[in-house]
Amino acid sequence: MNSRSTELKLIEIIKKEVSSETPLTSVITDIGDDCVILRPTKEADLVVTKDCMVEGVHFDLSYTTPYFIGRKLATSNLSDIGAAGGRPLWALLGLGFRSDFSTAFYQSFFKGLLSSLKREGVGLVGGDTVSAKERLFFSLTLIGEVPKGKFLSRAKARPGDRIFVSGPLGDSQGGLFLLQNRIKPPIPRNPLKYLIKSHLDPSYPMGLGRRLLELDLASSSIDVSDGLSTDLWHICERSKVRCIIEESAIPISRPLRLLSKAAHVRPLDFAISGGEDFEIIWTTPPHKAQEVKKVASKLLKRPPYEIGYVEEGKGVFLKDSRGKLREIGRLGYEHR
Ligand SMILES: Nc1ncnc2c1ncn2[C@@H]1O[C@H](COP(=O)(O)OP(=O)(O)OP(=O)(O)O)[C@@H](O)[C@H]1O
Ligand SMILES: Cc1ncc(C[n+]2csc(CCOP(=O)(O)O)c2C)c(N)n1
Ligand SMILES: [Mg+2]
Repeated sequence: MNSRSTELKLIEIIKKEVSSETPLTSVITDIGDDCVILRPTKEADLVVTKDCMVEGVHFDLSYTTPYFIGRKLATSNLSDIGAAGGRPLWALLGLGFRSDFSTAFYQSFFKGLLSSLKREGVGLVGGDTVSAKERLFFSLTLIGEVPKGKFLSRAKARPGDRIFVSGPLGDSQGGLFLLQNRIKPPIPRNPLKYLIKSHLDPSYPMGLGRRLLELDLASSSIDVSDGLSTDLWHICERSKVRCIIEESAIPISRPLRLLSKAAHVRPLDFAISGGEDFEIIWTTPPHKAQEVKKVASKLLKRPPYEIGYVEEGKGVFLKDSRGKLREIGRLGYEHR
């Protein structure tokens, strides 16, 4: 199995892996034709997203594995569908492979990808496989459904709404900091492992966006892929509002606090500008705030964090303990 990779060898692997993993509901043809025929349900709209991952930009093979790359590719897409309130159904993979890597490498990638897709009942129904020469390139398209005429958008936050986030922020960036700087700060093993896992194999609040949509509890939502400041900025721009975040309410995990202290980096910097947390940020009208806390707590098995509120105006602002406002702008990740 340790041979160089070619298109046909990889497609054979895909067919084999997929036939053992893919649930075939509403898939009329299987892998092997020019196209796949899919049958959406009648009372639904389709919700579609795509995320790419490039070697050296989204991952570095000196510290991650093909299995985790596959899982994270699925997670970043499942997180987008979740933030829209969708139920994911089908995936299409664009695979730009390196032929100098063995077929075992790709086998492991598919195991990872399919393990995450399977958890949500998503079938890998097609794609395209090409040589990418020097750098691996992956592109996953995910298709799902939302109830007809309903979805969670970035554009409907209103003044007065409360802002919530589903989990702690900055852990992924903390893990990346450890991996890239190859440092072993004097903090216990478990917090270190937690931060590294948050980067290599992040979790996401599965089913939360869908629940908020079904119960009509969110006015807007977005997943945290670029970092709190940039992702909230998207809500502000599209909703034409401003967001005020209480600095002390931003959730920061204990492992991240330990790392921040040891590495002399402010934890807030990781949380505001670090990305790839895959938590959901959402807004809820004030009269539904109690209910949304109850519903989210039940689903997440811990309470969500209320971090601020929406006002008329423009921009993202941090409010310190004395009530002073500071505009933070887009400090998150931007490809350049
Ligand atoms: N190459 C492209 N062609 C067409 N539309 C694009 C392209 N790149 C981005 N878009 C669209 O621009 C919008 C913003 O994209 P963005 O990548 O910020 O969203 P996202 O998928 O949530 O981000 P992330 O990649 O961080 O998860 C989306 O509607 C997306 O579909
Ligand atoms: C080697 C390496 N360097 C930097 C990063 C950090 N990083 C890359 S893309 C991104 C934002 C989301 O991307 P996108 O908008 O493409 O979904 C972040 C925070 C990483 N993961 N690996
Ligand atoms: Mg997104």
